[in-house]
Amino acid sequence: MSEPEEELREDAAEKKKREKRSWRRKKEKREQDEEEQVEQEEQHSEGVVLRGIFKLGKKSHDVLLTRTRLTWTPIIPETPTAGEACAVQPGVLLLQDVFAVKVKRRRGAGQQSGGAVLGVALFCCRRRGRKLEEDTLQLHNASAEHTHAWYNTLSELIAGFSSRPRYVKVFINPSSHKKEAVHIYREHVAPLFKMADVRTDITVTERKGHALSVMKECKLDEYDGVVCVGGDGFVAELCHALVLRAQLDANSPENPVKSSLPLGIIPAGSTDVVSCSVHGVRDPVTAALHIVLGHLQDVDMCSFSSHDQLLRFGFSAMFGFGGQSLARAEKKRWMPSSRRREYALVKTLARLRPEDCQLSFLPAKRSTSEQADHRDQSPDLEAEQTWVTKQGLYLSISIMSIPCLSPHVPRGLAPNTSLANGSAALIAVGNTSRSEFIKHLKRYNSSSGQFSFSFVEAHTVSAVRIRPWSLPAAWSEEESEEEEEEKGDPKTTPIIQSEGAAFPWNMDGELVEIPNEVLVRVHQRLITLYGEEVEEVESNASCSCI
Ligand SMILES: Nc1ncnc2c1ncn2[C@@H]1O[C@H](COP(=O)(O)OP(=O)(O)OP(=O)(O)O)[C@@H](O)[C@H]1O
Repeated sequence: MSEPEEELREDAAEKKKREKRSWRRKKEKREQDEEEQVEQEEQHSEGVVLRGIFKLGKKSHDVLLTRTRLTWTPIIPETPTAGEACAVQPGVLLLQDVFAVKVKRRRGAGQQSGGAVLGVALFCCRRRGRKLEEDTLQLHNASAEHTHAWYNTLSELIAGFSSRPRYVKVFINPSSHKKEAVHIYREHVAPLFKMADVRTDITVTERKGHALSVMKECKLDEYDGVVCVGGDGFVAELCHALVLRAQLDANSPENPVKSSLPLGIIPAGSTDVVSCSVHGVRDPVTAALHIVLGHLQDVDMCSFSSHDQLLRFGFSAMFGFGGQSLARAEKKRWMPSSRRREYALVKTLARLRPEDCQLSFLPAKRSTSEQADHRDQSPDLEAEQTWVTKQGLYLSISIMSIPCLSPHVPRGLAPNTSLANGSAALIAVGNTSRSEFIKHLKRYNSSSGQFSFSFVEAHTVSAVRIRPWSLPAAWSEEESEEEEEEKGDPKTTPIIQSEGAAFPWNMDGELVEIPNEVLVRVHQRLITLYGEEVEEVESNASCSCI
């Protein structure tokens, strides 16, 4: 190779290196610019929107407002002798926990409007365990201009939380449990809704099915959510109504359709398992605060059908012991509810009787992450799974798409399922002695071990079919005999005739009598409830009757 050729080649190699270095530098610069841009955006979103001096209690504080939080630090020293100001800690309040802002004024007795400005009050929620409690942060500053600037900015930021409802349809069941639903609403919920500027359209129901008929006809698009005040039966009626209405609106007779409106549940029943499962505590204030703060939780539901006829949508169904016990309780409606339930439980245990049936189920195979990609059960995926069929005597069969937490069963009747995993817990209790069955029931009160019996099966399923073999008439006849035996004083004991030949089912606390097979299908995230996923209910209540 000649010298000039070699030089040329070296030049080309050098040029290539230079180009590579320059390309690398440019790449690094570009990456640095991108990082700076992200940082700037982050700073902007967390940037200080307002800064000012307010008194919190008796001490002056430097208060900063960003788009997401309010922080305050004591100003030290406020006076040369204010050494103790150091003891005052800086504080923080997330705007996601604030549901109302008001201008505070000095007003004389009976004065309705006007008055000297005192500052801003922020109404917020504080967590105490599972409970949400109302709290207020007072920021004192006598300048009207300063206060209004803060009030306007805070109101604007809070209005930015899009999941918070502005107008809700409220249903109250005045006959729930101790007939306290109207009082609970007025006392604990209405003041919070008023404070948070949530407008309401209230229906106090007059009969069973009233809420369903209103829901079928009312103009739903006016509302941001629906609220029900009552027990589990009423909750189930409204969940069923919301899904049915969505299905009718979408003209989809075959497939269930997710309701676009979330449901808020104010517990006013005797057990309130749905409320406990999304709030972790049975407390109307916690429930109302979840609503005003717009905490949304998707929840799985089941469809219950018999011979292709939809019976209802709901969360849980119990066949055998659970159904028989509820049927006995319903016949003693005149008794106070807790006595009625204890009576029915003890009586059903005394007359413990298995059902002869065919139990088929479709195991839920997919993992939770896979399920999140497939919101509903498609027929193709289902075809890949195979039905498992068993035949035998069962004391109790329960299917639950939510954990069914309650103060009596803090970890739930179905601790092996969660709110939105697209599957249900199937718990089948085979025939055994009364004492073994009672041992199994008692384990629900403690934290675990209820499934570690040879006669108990627990499966995670996406569908269940139950076909009773014995004639339903057997159940009715036995009940008639029982009624005869129990007829004491005819003045105080109503005579209730056994009706039709059907098996009693407990569907979300409601008695449903079905003469033949029942098919249960799980539908992932079919409804949105105001609340959150919880693992355990705060409670020390225990069931005393067994
Ligand atoms: N005004 C009414 N009178 C009678 N029943 C009603 C009325 N309004 C609603 N209902 C029906 O009462 C049934 C039971 O309601 P709910 O679950 O609120 O009370 P509960 O059975 O006492 O509570 P729990 O199941 O927790 O003991 C529901 O099916 C509901 O449709």
